[in-house]
Amino acid sequence: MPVSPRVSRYYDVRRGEDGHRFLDVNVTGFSLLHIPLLNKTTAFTREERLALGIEGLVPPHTSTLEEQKDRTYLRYLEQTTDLGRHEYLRALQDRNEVLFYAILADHLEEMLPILYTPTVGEAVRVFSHIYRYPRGFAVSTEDIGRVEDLLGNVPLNDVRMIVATDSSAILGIGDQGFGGMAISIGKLSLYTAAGGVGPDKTLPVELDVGTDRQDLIDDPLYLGVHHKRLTGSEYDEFLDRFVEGVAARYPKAIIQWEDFARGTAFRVLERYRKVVPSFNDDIQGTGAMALAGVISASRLKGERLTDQVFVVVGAGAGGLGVAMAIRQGLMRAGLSYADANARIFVVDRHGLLMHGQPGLEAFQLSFARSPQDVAGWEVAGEWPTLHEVVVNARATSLLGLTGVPGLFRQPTVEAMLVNTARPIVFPLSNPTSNVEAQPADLVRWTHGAAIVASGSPFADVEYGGERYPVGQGNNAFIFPGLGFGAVISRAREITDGMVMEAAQTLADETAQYGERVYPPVSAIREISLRVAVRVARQAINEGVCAERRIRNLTDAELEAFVRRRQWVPKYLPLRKAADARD
Ligand SMILES: NC(=O)c1ccc[n+]([C@@H]2O[C@H](COP(=O)([O-])OP(=O)(O)OC[C@H]3O[C@@H](n4cnc5c(N)ncnc54)[C@H](O)[C@@H]3O)[C@@H](O)[C@H]2O)c1
Ligand SMILES: O=C(O)C[C@H](O)C(=O)O
Ligand SMILES: [Mn+2]
Repeated sequence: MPVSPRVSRYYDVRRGEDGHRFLDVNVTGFSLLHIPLLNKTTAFTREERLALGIEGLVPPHTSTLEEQKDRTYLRYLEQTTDLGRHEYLRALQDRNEVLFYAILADHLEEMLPILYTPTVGEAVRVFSHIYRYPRGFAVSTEDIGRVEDLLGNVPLNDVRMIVATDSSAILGIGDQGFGGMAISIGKLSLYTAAGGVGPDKTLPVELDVGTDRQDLIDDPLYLGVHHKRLTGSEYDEFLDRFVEGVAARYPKAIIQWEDFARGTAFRVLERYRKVVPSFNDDIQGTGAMALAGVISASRLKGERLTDQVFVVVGAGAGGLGVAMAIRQGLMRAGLSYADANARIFVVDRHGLLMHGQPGLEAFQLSFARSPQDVAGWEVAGEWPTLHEVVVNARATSLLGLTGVPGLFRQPTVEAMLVNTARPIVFPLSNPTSNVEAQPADLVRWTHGAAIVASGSPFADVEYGGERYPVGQGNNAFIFPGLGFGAVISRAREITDGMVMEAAQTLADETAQYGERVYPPVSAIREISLRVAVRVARQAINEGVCAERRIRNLTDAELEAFVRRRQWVPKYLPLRKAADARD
């Protein structure tokens, strides 16, 4: 008799005669206890223990999920460092995924900075030294030729969401070699906790093309391949093989490209975005997040988006993603391409991006200025500096995506007060140590006038007896909903329209939070749901929705459909499958 295709090599989800779901498992005994998606540790019922051959292997008392959460959270609180807390939670995730996500749901605001930015940056750095459990998929230069065989070893059969990095520009901390796997894992934890994608539908990927960090190559404990990065056509071929392999094994999967250096980020995005549904989080997720923030900030100022003049610092993946999204946002608000462009000034390490500048890249060209654009500016050197741009362009909005700590200086921020009563200042670089300015300084320098958001979490600022909110401007408000909406609609492509809709949704949802430019992190699951619903609707409207069941739904029906598909951390009964091997 043919065996049903399992969602995992080890189990399938089925409905019983009573209509309730259960997991039909074909692995029993000690092995079962080592599969985090199946392991309930102390919560197996007596019937499960007997049927699955684990009596005597687990303690006598059957705990409830509530008891397990209490026990585990108390131990969590005893950890003394953020990295220790990160390791503790990750170990839990690798032991019992339902319990991990149940605790995370209860303490989302507290644990996000531990599992995700900023602590994930530390975990990336020391990844080879804290490695424990084989989570995710790693393919290297040694085995890319057999990527399809290797993907065949992944025990999941229905992966829908992949986060893949080549680790060339992790957050603002640069090339991290194999350690970047921790970012893929962290982002996908958010896909489940915030977006609602089932953990068995997610696959973190490390594309190990080597590293240019000699200290890593020289470290005998380093777990990646010990050679320099692939470049040029060899690099492209590596990625081609990977994308082909994914398309063959997981034809319904969406790929999120993460933390690719600016030299490859744009190329990889464009090369594959019409081949497999895919997007670049640092370019598009960040762009949508920043656009939402400046829309909200303009609203708080009682002005329009089109009233602002933007200076974006850092012309890499994040910075240009932000500049492009703001340009699209201005055009949606009625400006022509030329008028939108004229309101956006992009500054990189040489100063204002200008034609003829050394190292100007193709993807930066549309933002480069000509000498006549800056005629009449008071400039000391060859290229206008950040300070000179802010003054001469009369900037009202300053966004940092450089990874350079302390880049926004007091005189420059103060100069914005000449241009506007309420400067918008977003130092968006991560992790915390790489932020372009301390939010407290921005509030102080502007006597409370600045509207501030940072990429990493900062406490609200107390100043002159008042409390000033600091938004967390992180693409975490976009990607879980954007990806989930694409999964739900089985989008054939992630269009610019879908990304813009994600931005508009975040801006619309933020309006309920008064003086805030981003919602509180505690609202991230609700926000992601709204983003997913509107992204799915946009996919339908643009004709890229392959999921027939949602094409004719009303808005309310679509929302209910998405809600029903959100994975929630609770134990399902395990039953031994008819074809299980003892
Ligand atoms: N908040 C968010 O959601 C978010 C999203 C994406 C990226 N980021 C942050 O943005 C930063 C950059 O990331 P990326 O992926 O764009 O990296 P990237 O390497 O692609 O780009 C960084 C750019 O900054 C420029 N730069 C360096 N020093 C500079 C200086 N002194 N003045 C002006 N420009 C300078 C570089 O030349 C480069 O073009 C990182 O810290 C990252 O964490 C934040
Ligand atoms: O990872 C984050 O916190 C956001 C962003 O993708 C980044 O690279 O900084
Ligand atoms: Mn990133």
